[in-house]
Amino acid sequence: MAGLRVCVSDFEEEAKKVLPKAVYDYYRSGADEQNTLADNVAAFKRWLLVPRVLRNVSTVDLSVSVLGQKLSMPICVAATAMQRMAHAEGETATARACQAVGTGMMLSSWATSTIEEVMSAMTASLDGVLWLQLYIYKDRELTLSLVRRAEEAGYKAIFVTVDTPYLGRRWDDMRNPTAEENGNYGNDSGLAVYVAKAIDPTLCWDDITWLKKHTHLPVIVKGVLNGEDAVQAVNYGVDGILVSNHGARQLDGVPATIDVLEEVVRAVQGRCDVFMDGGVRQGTDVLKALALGAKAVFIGRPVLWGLACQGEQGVTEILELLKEELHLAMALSGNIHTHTHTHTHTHTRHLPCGNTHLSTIFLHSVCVGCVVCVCVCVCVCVCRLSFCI
Ligand SMILES: Cc1cc2nc3c(=O)[nH]c(=O)nc-3n(C[C@H](O)[C@H](O)[C@H](O)COP(=O)(O)O)c2cc1C
Ligand SMILES: CCCCCCC(=O)C(=O)O
Repeated sequence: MAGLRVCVSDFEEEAKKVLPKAVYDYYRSGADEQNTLADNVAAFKRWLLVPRVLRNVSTVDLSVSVLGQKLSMPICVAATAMQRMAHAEGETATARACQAVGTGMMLSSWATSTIEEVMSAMTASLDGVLWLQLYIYKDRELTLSLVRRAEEAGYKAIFVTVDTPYLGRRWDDMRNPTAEENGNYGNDSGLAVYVAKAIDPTLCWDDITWLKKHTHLPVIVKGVLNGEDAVQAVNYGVDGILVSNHGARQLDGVPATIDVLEEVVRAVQGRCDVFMDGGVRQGTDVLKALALGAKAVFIGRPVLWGLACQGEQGVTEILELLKEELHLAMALSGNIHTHTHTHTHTHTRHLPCGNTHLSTIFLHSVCVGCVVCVCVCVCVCVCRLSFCI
């Protein structure tokens, strides 16, 4: 029987029990030693919220406009491959949950439901926002056929993934039995071989121009981690940047996404919207990302845990949970609009323990240096004391 689910990790615990081990491992794991996987979550905890008070927070408006679409909150669903391994209804259940909550879903190029199926799973009379995540294949006609199908089906944007010229090494997946042996789910070695065969590793900035030439939809680059690439992206005319390390599944040892968000926002100087994903597990994480200049965040694994627990209802619960947490975090920090935290606000980062003034929110960046400094000071004092005595 399902236990009480009050936070994202409760869903993960339950999902772990119901999913076949190889599927859970595939969803959960990161690349190599998984240092970045842990840091994506841990890094949020190094940023502290310093609330403002007496600001009449009786009404909090979480709505936001993302790529021209009004959403009920700045929390959207990131592309995750093969959702039918989590639940029989897979991506169609996720799409319905997003529609129910009023947010947008990015469909993976490697979904287990078709572009058209996912669109028609949603209630026609209600607004629903779908975006297509695109891998650029060696076969450019195949790539463009996906774009055309997305346009025809009514998708609203293309998120082109730029961090996967090859698949990262995910040790758990490599150790687990292959799909061929088990018959019903993917294996990373198999997947890595497929990616090496199918995805175009020659991809470069000119391909962004090529893609933009072939679609009227907004193009967002998914997988930027520094200011230089962000400026390149703007120069190549993208409509948005998704700061992402692919859920730490590609190159281990890269920074946590929340730690590079501010650099990207500063480099972009308001010329396009900046989004982030990676490690978002609580409403306070979302608030921190907004305060650092993200227009909205995307979540990957939490959706898979919701889906595994209870299909559409489980995903709805995950989205509602994060929404409720964000609502409370906004009120408790003295904020009533998400759109007051725009990247156009000037902000500075004071290290090691200064305030970062972002719109109406203050953030403290806690650096490991502080802890070390305090320890050293205490040790020095104690030593001096004992010498004096
Ligand atoms: C199981 C799984 C499958 C994924 N599949 C894709 C994919 O098909 N395309 C893509 O661009 N990103 C993919 N991603 C990365 C996500 O879009 C997103 O960047 C990441 O999951 C965000 O981090 P989080 O899981 O910590 O929220 C996948 C991530 C996971 C965990
Ligand atoms: C062309 C197939 C790529 C599937 C990779 C799925 C993915 O991105 C992942 O992180 O796993």
